[in-house]
Amino acid sequence: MDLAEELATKQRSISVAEFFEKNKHLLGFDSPTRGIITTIKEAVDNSLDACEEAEVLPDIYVGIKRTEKDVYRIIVEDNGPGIVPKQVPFVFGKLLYGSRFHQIKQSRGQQGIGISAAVLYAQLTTGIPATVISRTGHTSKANRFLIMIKTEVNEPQVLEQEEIDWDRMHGTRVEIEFKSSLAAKKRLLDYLRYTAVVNPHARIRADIDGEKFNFERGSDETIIPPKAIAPHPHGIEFGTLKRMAEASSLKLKEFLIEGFSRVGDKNADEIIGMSGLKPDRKAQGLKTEELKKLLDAMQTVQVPPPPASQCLSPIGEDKIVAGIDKEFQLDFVRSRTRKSQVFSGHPFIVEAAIGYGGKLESEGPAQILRFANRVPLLYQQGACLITNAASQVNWKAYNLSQQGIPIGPVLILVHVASTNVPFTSESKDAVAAIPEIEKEIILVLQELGRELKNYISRRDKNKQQEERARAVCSILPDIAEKVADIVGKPVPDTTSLEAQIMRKVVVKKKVSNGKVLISVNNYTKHPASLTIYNMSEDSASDAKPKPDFVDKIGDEYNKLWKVEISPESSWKTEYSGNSHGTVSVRGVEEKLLVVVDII
Ligand SMILES: Nc1ncnc2c1ncn2[C@@H]1O[C@H](COP(=O)(O)OP(=O)(O)OP(=O)(O)O)[C@@H](O)[C@H]1O
Repeated sequence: MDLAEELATKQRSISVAEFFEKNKHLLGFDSPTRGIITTIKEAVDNSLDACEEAEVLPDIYVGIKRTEKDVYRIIVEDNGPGIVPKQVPFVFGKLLYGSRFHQIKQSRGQQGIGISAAVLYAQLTTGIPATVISRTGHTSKANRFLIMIKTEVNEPQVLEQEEIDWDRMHGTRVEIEFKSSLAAKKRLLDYLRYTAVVNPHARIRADIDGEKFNFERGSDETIIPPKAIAPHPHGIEFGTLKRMAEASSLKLKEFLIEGFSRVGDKNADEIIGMSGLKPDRKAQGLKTEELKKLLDAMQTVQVPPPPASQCLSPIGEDKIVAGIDKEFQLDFVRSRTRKSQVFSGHPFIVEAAIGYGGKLESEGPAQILRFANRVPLLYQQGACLITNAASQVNWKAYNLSQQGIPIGPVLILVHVASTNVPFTSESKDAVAAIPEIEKEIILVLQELGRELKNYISRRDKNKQQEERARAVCSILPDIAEKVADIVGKPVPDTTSLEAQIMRKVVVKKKVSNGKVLISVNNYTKHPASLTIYNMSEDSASDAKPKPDFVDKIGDEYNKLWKVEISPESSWKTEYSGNSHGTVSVRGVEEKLLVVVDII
């Protein structure tokens, strides 16, 4: 037989499920250990996306249970809007089925592969179907499904479906069982922790083979869900334009205005004029050559950038700082959200934070936290644009040593938010090298680097001053004693002088002529807040200042005064009674508590 004919007998189409069954590494299932993280990541991403769309504060449960020697059951449950029963088999049992692929807006999920790939991986390694429970909030019961994927045709197979009672009013629970190990537990915890940092509105509880972890909310504000926008004329490609034109019944001008973002009356006329096409032509039926001319004109005519504020949802400077403060306790944190920019017609925003000190390792390389559309990126750090851009910054200019990335107790967080995050592969591990994004990352890190430099030099200066002051103070009492001896006078009290040198606040209480005199000297460079409490209602043992004490008694009844004392100034008062009338001076003196805070 002729070879071509022989080959022809073997040629057949491959279903996408078969393809990914063989190429599971492309979807982040390259090893059993990684499989567990990928599955949780995909399911949690879906939960967060769904809650965001429904504008509810996410309450997510993640469970991992070992069921056999090397088999683990992974459970992810959310309080999102749920999935209508008709759709459940497709969401979990068909690859490339999802709601986000055709929408131009920031979302964690894009391709409609994520969770079905996990179902595929489970049936490949254990043959166990996925269990899905979902309730939409309109129904009194939830639906429970057992689902598998018919790989040869990439279609769902429902093994069981029943109505059940479920204590969640709405939401989705998925259980997937596959061969794995908990070798990557640390990375998994990192994933959950970093997810909590950039989603401070989410509450995540986890039970990892019996060990419980809680990531509480840092904010009770729901995120305003990003809205989908039409494609931008500068970001459109020939194939998409052709498909859109063929599906349209509009005339060219309306087609441009309605089909694309930021195209108005004026620039639609300009595009049509430049393309040389007649304005009364319909979009449908344009020939290939005509479409090419139209595309050229669309990409040449000036059109304002896409409306990023609608379709993107950056985390925001305050929330990033709050998220970092919640999960890492550092000495310094600053964050910046840049203005939106565009690459190939896709809007994007870069935001970043820099943290310093605290419990960060002081010797090793900086810790880099990479995020894309609020999802932590855990693998392929070296191949990611974020790492690369961070290495291009001249950190030495900000007093940090560097080997590519900075060395020392530094934390760098970078978040890229876009309607189309350019990942290097379907497993969404690393951001691809797009010059426009690279430039924004470098700029934001330089800006934060300058702030860190200011902080470090201020801190070093303060430390130096303090050391000098301490040295002077240590010899002051000796000098006072010697001078007193020489001039034959009593040894003076040097405490005020020491306080002045050490830049402290000095409070003095004195009883004289039936009155309590309180004087305060603020030698610091910051305002000091002084609160005086009347302790006469409390027992004597309670009247000792303890760290938690001030809050406990800080009601209006006990509070006598609160004053602010400006930097490097003093304040005096005298006191002779309380709100009940006159009390014995000695008694009052013992029961006046003076608390000073440097603001
Ligand atoms: N927990 C959930 N609650 C509500 N809808 C969900 C949930 N999980 C998945 N979905 C729906 O199922 C679709 C498919 O999910 P899937 O994880 O396969 O892909 P995706 O998240 O859209 O994209 P990607 O492949 O990039 O992760 C989603 O687009 C969403 O509409």
